[in-house]
Parts: sequence; structure tokens; C-alpha cells
Amino acid sequence: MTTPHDTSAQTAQRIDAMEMTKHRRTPAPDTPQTRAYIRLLEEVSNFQHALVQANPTAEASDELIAKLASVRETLEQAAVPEAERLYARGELSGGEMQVLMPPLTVEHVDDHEFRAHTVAGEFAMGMNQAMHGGVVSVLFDTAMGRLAMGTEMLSARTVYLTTQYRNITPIGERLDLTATVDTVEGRKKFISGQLWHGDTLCAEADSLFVAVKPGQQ
Ligand SMILES: CCCCC/C=C\C/C=C\C/C=C\C/C=C\CCCC(=O)SCCNC(=O)CCNC(=O)[C@H](O)C(C)(C)COP(=O)(O)OP(=O)(O)OC[C@H]1O[C@@H](n2cnc3c(N)ncnc32)[C@H](O)[C@@H]1OP(=O)(O)O
Repeated sequence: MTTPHDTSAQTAQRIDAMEMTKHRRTPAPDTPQTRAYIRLLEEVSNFQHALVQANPTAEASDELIAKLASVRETLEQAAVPEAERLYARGELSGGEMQVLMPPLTVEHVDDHEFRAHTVAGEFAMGMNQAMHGGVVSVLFDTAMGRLAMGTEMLSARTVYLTTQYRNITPIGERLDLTATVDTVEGRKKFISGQLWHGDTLCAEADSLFVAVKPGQQ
């Protein structure tokens, strides 16, 4: 039996970055299996929010642990290599097919501009109803990474990402995220982004993405 964080199993395989990107960025086929998996991720996301809000009794925690262990074992029986997974598939790694960050709903993306919005639950909170700064940065990385891939969806990596936190980013409110390609120099794209709550600028970021070369991981 594998442990929850086992990456030595045959399911952890590295392949060429371009091949993996092709797989990950191709939307999963619209089948009953995919639709059910999306519902499962939604329930996991709801679970994450409920988890941070609750103070269960010791008995309730022990009951939950037993139930969760049983759920985990069911998932372990269905594990597949990364290049076959449904998880994080689709044109945006930060959409509804993942539970790492608040899901971004894309409104527009081309080779120059990206626009999306999100509403974050308390799982994404640092404290006092403010979003954790690292979650702000992962939203920027995902949005700007998607923009760097452009309409041709070529794999690109973050070389640096600098986030300036201007105002508290609220939990439970609509947030709008925009990103723009400022300069292109060969494999390099310099991209800036802003995260807005209404007219309030919550954070802004500058980044450099570099397109991967054939053969890179
Ligand atoms: C469930 C949600 C999942 C979300 C997915 C998030 C992450 C997934 C992780 C990996 C998947 C990859 C792509 C996914 C797409 C977008 C999502 C976000 C992307 C990331 O989150 S990805 C993880 C973090 N990221 C890294 O893990 C990068 C580590 N790194 C490297 O892999 C190499 O570093 C590489 C390949 C980037 C470059 O290496 P290389 O050998 O190909 O190229 P080289 O070194 O020649 O640099 C080329 C030109 O960039 C200039 N340059 C370099 N560094 C500079 C600096 N600091 N400042 C200014 N200029 C710089 C040079 O000066 C030269 O410029 P010039 O050509 O003009 O001389």
C-alpha cells in the first residue's frame, strides 16, 4: 500500500515538458467519468473550507480520520501515472480541475492579455478574512503562466515572479485578475499582472517566463 505522499510508486514519472504540457492542456473528454471527477473535486474543495472552519471534538476527528482513510484507499486503487490523470487537465491548470488554489474562471486569453475572476473560500485565508500572500502569488503564477503559453499553448516556466501587496485581498468576494505581456525577447516574455477587488488594487506582480526547449523536464 502506498502512503499519502508516496512519489516513488510507478505513478510518478517524468516525461518531456512539451509532451506533458500537451497532455495537461488538452481538456479531458466530456464523459460521465470526467463530470463525476469534477463533482468530486468540488466536494473536496467544500471539505477544505469546512475543515478550516470547524473545531470537531476528539471523537468526531477520530471518526473523520477513519472515513478519510477509507476514501484515500479507494483513490489509491485508482492511481494512474501523471500523464494519464484527469487532475489539472484543461487549458488552465488553475481552473475547476484542481484544488491547490481558488479556481480561476477565464474570461479572455490571447497572446497579449489575460482576464479572469475568482472568489476564494476560507481555505485560502491567511487570517482575519485576508487571503494568504502565497495564494495571491500562485494565482498570479497560474494566470501569467497561462498567458506566457499564448494561443499556441507552448510550455513556459516562471523564472521570477515579484508580487507587491498593496491592499488586503478579501476572502468571499469577487476578485478580478488581469495580466499583460509587456515585452517579448526570443524565448523570454516579461509579463505584469494586477489583482483587483472592485476599484481597489489588492496586488500587482512582475514576472519573466522562459519557453522550454525540447528535451527539458
Ligand atoms: C494544480 C495546479 C498546477 C499549477 C502548475 C504550476 C507549476 C507547474 C510546474 C511546472 C510546469 C511547467 C509549465 C506550466 C506552465 C505554467 C504554470 C506556471 C509555471 C511555473 O510555475 S514553473 C515552476 C517554477 N519555475 C521553475 O521551476 C523554473 C526553474 N528554472 C529553469 O528550469 C531554467 O532556469 C529555465 C528553463 C527557466 C531557463 O533555463 P535555460 O537553460 O533553458 O535558459 P537560460 O538559463 O539560458 O535562460 C534563458 C534566458 O533567461 C534569462 N534569465 C534566466 N534567469 C533569469 C533571471 N533570474 N532574471 C533575468 N533573466 C534571466 C537568461 O539570461 C537567458 O536570457 P538570454 O537568452 O537573453 O541570454
